[in-house]
Amino acid sequence: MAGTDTNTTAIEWAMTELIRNKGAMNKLREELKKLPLDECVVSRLPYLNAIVKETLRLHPPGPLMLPHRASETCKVMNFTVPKGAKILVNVWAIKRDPTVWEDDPTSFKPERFIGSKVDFRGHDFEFLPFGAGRRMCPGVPLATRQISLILAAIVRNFDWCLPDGKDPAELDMNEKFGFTLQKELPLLLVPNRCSL
Ligand code: HEM
Repeated sequence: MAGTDTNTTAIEWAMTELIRNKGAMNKLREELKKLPLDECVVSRLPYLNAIVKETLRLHPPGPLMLPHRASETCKVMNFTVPKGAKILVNVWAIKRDPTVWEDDPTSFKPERFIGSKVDFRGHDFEFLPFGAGRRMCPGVPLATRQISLILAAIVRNFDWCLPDGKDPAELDMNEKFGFTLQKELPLLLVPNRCSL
């Protein structure tokens, strides 16, 4: 899977959600104001981290993780998984499951991660953007730092808007299913230098 498509997809979805959610964008800009931006600082910013998590929840770049193979026959709930079966875990569906994510699971609400212990380190099975166990993504530290730092830099240094005064509510949110879950129509934004 590795780190180019996955990171850029996450940043594109994060910006898409922020353009549609002005409140979240403003809150993030408040948090970023007057701070020197480096990788140590960004890893300690609660709202930025919540935005990264919420983006990876709603738009996991690896929606089915990577294929695994059952090394032994086993039972999962009422299903028998035979030895040798190829297993795809639909983390996209798990992360939108209303029995797990009770507060409006299809909406972008970074606040759900504020004060929450749910993390992407592979221990919270309702939230597995990087998988879990022995074959979990080894790129987590790099990916999370890169996404946070790039997102913080572009939000802090520019005001972003849609071209031709387009209404953010009309933004196309369709996903293009593939190895990574990209936006079907690439996000096109206009930057204006800002004075934060
Ligand atoms: C947002 C960014 C990323 C996401 C969402 C992501 C997600 C994933 C997922 C879901 C898997 C499969 C885990 C499993 O099936 O159990 C995986 C595997 C992997 N990822 Fe990432 N990844 C990201 C960034 C990166 C980066 C930056 C690197 C390297 C610099 C990387 C390197 C790898 C490698 C080598 C594997 C295969 C591990 C194995 O099979 O043992 N990933 N990633």
